[in-house]
Amino acid sequence: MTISVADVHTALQSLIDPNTQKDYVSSKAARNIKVDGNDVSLDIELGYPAKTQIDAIRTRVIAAIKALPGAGNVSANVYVKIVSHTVQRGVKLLPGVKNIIAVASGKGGVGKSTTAVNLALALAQEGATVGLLDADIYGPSQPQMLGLAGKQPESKDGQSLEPLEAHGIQAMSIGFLLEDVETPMVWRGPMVTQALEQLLRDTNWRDVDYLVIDMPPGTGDTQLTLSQKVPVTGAVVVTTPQDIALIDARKGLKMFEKVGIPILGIVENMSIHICSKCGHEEHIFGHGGGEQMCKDYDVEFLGALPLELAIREMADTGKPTVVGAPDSRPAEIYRAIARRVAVKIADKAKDLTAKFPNIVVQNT
Ligand SMILES: Nc1ncnc2c1ncn2[C@@H]1O[C@H](COP(=O)(O)OP(=O)(O)OP(=O)(O)O)[C@@H](O)[C@H]1O
Repeated sequence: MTISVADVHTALQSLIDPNTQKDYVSSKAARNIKVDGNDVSLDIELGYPAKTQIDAIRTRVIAAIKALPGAGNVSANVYVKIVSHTVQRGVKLLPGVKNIIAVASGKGGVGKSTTAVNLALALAQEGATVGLLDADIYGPSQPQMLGLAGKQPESKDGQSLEPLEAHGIQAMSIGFLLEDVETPMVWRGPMVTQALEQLLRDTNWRDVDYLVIDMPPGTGDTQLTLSQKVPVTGAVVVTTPQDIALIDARKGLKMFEKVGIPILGIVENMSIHICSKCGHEEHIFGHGGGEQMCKDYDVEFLGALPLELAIREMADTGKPTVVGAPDSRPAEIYRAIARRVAVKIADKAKDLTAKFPNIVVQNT
């Protein structure tokens, strides 16, 4: 029995990608299928970074095709290609940056910066080129979380800035440019947005697949103006389960909706407390609020992080959980969130092109 391309399609249609939840034919990931006698070769193009999963995906694809009666040698080249996606209308794109993810929160102190840095590091761990812009002008904490406190960015031409690097990601923060991060900044709104836009655009981002922006907390004028001026692909809203945080997170959702930025999903931080001594789990701040909000607003619940002493300790010492304890459960949760975010971004382009009307020119 000889094998046909249609047989290969059938085999691939029965395989669901663990991240997109789609099969490799309908998602158009399978390409270049070549059948030579009973030998098969093909490419699988993933639109999201998946370094830790490529081997497993390749093994499953090969096994599915090898199961076809009479199959000979099978080779699958699984690779990642991250492309640029659309942003709000009329906003200028950023050279050297393919996609921007804004990490925001309705109120301060919910763990937005901790989530942003771990999300950035998790995307990098999955093989993406990542940048992190600390736009939290009222409390720039990324220099400390990345172990870069006291360092200053260089400028080669006296005009633009080279991002600093830590744990394999590029980073820029207003904190690098301030003499004393302890003193609160007394800036008016327009000054803040202007400074941040400049910091964003005057940094020489180098071929970044995802630029994660740690936004200033809240939903005031500054945040709104930033959301209108920065070319954002999608936003992640961080909340804790308390009612008061959830009310503010809803305001965050509405703000992004207003300026036409899609919500990639919600992260619930400090979801449960796990006692570091006995392992007992407790819902200190309430239970199920984040998930309920996602249902009400039809947005995705990206994941929940526990309130854990180690998460704070590692962030404080410049080695956030994803790099400080890569095998821990929270690191796994951050990576799963990162993959969900990347898959949602990859899906976005397809959604848009699918909506594009077919234009047929008729010669009469
Ligand atoms: N899941 C967690 N478990 C334990 N501590 C956490 C967790 N998430 C964040 N923290 C700690 O809580 C504090 C506030 O977190 P973070 O700075 O990320 O919040 P934020 O929302 O960015 O705050 P701000 O609005 O002030 O910028 C930090 O000390 C951080 O280490």
